[in-house]
Amino acid sequence: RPGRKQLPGNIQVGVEPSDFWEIIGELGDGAFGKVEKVVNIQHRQKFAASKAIQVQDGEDLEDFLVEIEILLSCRHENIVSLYDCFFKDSKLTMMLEFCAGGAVDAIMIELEKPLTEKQIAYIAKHTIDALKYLHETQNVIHRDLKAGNILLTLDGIVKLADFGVSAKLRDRSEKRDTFIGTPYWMAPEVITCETFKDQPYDSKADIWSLGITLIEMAQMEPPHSNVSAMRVLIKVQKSEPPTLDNPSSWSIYFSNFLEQCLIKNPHDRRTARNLESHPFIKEATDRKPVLMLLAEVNAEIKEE
Ligand SMILES: COc1ccc(Nc2ncnc(-c3cccnc3Nc3cc(NC(=O)c4cccc(C(F)(F)F)c4)ccc3C)n2)cc1
Repeated sequence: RPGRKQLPGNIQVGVEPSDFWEIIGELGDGAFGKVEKVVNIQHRQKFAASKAIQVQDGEDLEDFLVEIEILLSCRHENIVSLYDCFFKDSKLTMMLEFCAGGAVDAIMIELEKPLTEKQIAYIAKHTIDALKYLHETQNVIHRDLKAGNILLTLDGIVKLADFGVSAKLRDRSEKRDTFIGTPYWMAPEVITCETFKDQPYDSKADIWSLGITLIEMAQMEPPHSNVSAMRVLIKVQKSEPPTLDNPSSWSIYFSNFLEQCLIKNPHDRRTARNLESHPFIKEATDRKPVLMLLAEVNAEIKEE
């Protein structure tokens, strides 16, 4: 077939995943299809999250190859890593490192409370590291940053993921015009149709979503969550940048950091590299607050 994409070398074609990985549970059955928890048969302390996709025809494969290319090229402590990839009987299976703490939004739902400022600052610091790496070395825009795409390992390591698979390589401009991402976290320029064409948005869109994600971790919901998804597109456009509901409950550093992320004009908005020297981030080195959070949520799960 013309332009038939060559599979990346790391995909094991014609190999049966169950020869190497054993299913030990289910992680989710949502938009992304079925995802299972698997253990490596040779190394039984190695766990993975396994996503199998039935590939109908060529172009679907093409889309999934973008995800595989991004994951295979990313080598960073704060980005989920791809262990294995199989393609057999037109089924594509991806084995991703398993992050036992789960996603940050699920943790807040489980504990029925938002995160503390120290927990938010620590997660922000490592998310910025991941974004800087994606933007500067991988030329990738995440485009769907939110607490639901930030995972934690049991030893409190932050892992950036993308369950909606909206992350795209920056120079795939023909792809960029597709309307994607979750509206509540979407940067104003991404929503504005007029700039959509002539000034396609760039990695600054992730910085806006980072600001929205920090508010989400502080208040359990992103701003405008009481408004329907369609109406929020207009609301984000028309409104002043969002702020914390009760600024007096938080430090000036936190509010100021949010102001730097939530600047409506992307050209005036900071970059990930620029933000990592902000005092709110620089001082967030302590992993203990997040280890406490994981202990709380594990205690909760044991109780059930
Ligand atoms: C319900 O409780 C839990 C507890 C633990 C976990 N842990 C966990 N750990 C690792 N992955 C997952 C996961 C859950 C549901 C769906 N997919 C998951 N991981 C996954 C992610 C991906 N892709 C990405 O994360 C991805 C895709 C494109 C770009 C990027 C990024 F830009 F971040 F590099 C990341 C591919 C395949 C899989 C199986 N879940 C999940 C739910």
